[in-house]
Amino acid sequence: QYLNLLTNPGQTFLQGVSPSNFPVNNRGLFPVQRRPVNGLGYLQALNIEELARKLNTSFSNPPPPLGSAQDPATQTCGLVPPYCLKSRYRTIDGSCNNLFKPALGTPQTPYGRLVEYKYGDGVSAFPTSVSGKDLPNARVISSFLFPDKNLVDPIWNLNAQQWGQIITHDMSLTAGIAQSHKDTVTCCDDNGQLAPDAATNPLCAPILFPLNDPVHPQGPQCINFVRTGTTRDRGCTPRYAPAQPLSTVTAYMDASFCYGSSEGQARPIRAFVGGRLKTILRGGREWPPQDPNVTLTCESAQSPNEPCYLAGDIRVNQNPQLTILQIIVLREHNRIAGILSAINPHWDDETLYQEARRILIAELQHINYYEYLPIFLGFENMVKNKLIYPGANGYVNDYNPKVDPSVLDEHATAAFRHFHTLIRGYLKLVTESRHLAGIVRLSDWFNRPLLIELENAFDDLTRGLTYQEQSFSDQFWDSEITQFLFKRNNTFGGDLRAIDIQRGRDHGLGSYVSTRAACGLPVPHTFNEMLDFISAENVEVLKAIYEHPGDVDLVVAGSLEHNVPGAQAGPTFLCILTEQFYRTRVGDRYFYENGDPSIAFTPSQLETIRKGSSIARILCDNSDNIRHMQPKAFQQISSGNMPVPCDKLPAIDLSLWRDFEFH
Ligand code: HEM
Ligand SMILES: [Ca+2]
Repeated sequence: QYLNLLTNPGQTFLQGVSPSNFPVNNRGLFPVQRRPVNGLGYLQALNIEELARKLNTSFSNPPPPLGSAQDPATQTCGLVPPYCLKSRYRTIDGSCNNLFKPALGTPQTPYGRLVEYKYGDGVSAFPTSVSGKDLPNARVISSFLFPDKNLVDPIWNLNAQQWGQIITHDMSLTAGIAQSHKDTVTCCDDNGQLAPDAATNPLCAPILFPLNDPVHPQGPQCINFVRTGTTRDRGCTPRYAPAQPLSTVTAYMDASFCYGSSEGQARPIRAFVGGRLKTILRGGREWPPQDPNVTLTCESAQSPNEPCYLAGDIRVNQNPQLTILQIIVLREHNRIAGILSAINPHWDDETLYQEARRILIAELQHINYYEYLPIFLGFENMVKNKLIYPGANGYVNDYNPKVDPSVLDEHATAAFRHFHTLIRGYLKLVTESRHLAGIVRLSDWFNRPLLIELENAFDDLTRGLTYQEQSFSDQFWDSEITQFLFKRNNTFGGDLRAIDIQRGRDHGLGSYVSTRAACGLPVPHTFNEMLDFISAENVEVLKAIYEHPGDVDLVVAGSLEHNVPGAQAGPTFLCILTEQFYRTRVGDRYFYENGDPSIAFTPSQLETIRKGSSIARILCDNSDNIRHMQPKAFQQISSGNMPVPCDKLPAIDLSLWRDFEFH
């Protein structure tokens, strides 16, 4: 059952389909495999020098010897062993999901691309204006175009916002960036002062506050900003090729935020009994294990004994609502493992772990595609573009190994970050009778999960998620994240919008104009031609800030577009999001609806996953003591969506996993 892809690349194994006669992607939004230079991501080479010779090039830095101490799984240039075991279960790092290109979607490989890299020097420098001058300051753009105005969504609740972050953390994480606790590189210190080597350290691109900053006129000089690790830093890019930013988690929707993206992350959080993930019991409730390095991971903790969790994703402690959802998912795994173990007492720990993991991933994929994504991408848009098959009976066999499941940089660094706009700065705590029990300020609780273990806070915050409105999807951003991000004990903090803009430049994202072109949308040649999607008022500001229409950042203008009716983003971001979630589904051999007999659920198991998976039920089953929940738990409570007793909500029938062959 071993497949040697290196010596026998044309070997067929997917029911008579060979690489040359794969069905072509006929969806039409984009031809598949559009990403340009793809690093070494999926070249199955054993030897990097031999590869260099083949490519007739040299490498900017000598690569670390494969298998050496400097070459833990983190520095493999996307090279993976050439053998793939065709397993019923996903690997932890996503390798061998694609049997032809086993490294696709694995950690430490580049983000995908729709548009060519745009670097100032063609290789890695920050992009400049068409005129050669610097682009406008990211903080200035944030202040002018993304102010705070608390307009709330009339339908969707904060749980919809928060679940988006869970999906994000499943799909990508910029290499070398902490994204929650303090970065290891200081380009701008805790007091907002530039580090002495900020100008010379190639990893530094601090965001400067202008002298007349509206909020901090005499305050800090800068916000720390460390550049993302790239193929170039790792010696994996030919000398004159553009640096490709790397992502460090599996791109697949495989709950890697819960299980980890490498064996090194997965093992310490497994219990190795009963298929369970490790938990600590406190106050009769299950919590994730303690992170051994509290002072680094939870820098806001006041003592090393405060809760600070270890999970599959390093961002787990970043904000209380995120941590709650991580814990809900972790408990769901253990709940499933417990039931499987009761009905199949002969299954060993490994089988229980893998089977529970497989069911949990299916459940999350179902919730993501049928409950969450239609809110943001639009139900009809998703049906039209074959992202979902509502009412499908039986398998949906649209897996296509030619579709690249990598997360597009345009998605992770621009389009999906637009949903930072949904964040609310104050979080409600709500009782079982849906009365307000309290309110907490977000910036007081970054990286400090202590809050959720206090009294009833876990349940009260969870009800708050489903009770409170999310912010409207627009250009207004909450000042908790534009003035006080990770403020710690300071009076000021970072600006997430400015960071998003800076990150887009750091990654050399194509411009707004080029991305519209790639999406097949009308290409604006002047500022006024942007009026088709952006209001006159905003176009005036763009004109005032940018020198040239071709300079306009995708991150910025994409977020200014009017929402497409039925969706929560404008046409350019919607194009990117649609393309991404098409790839994430069709490029995943293990997608839960796939009928490939070596991995498929039985028809009745698939049916119960479809009928019994819901965000409402998961919250009910894994909170401490929540007894009622509205059936549509991404929607606010309304006359058509009143809370019902938890046991009235549909559930997955796990008895269908009883192993009859053995009995
Ligand atoms: C309170 C909630 C949130 C906070 C504090 C937060 C904060 C952050 C921070 C600090 C980063 C890294 C910035 C950088 O250095 O480049 C980030 C990245 C990102 N965020 Fe959020 N975020 C939140 C919620 C969300 C939500 C709701 C979504 C989407 C629905 C989202 C989508 C993303 C994406 C796609 C990235 C890039 C991931 C990557 O590839 O590394 N975030 N966020
Ligand atoms: Ca993943």
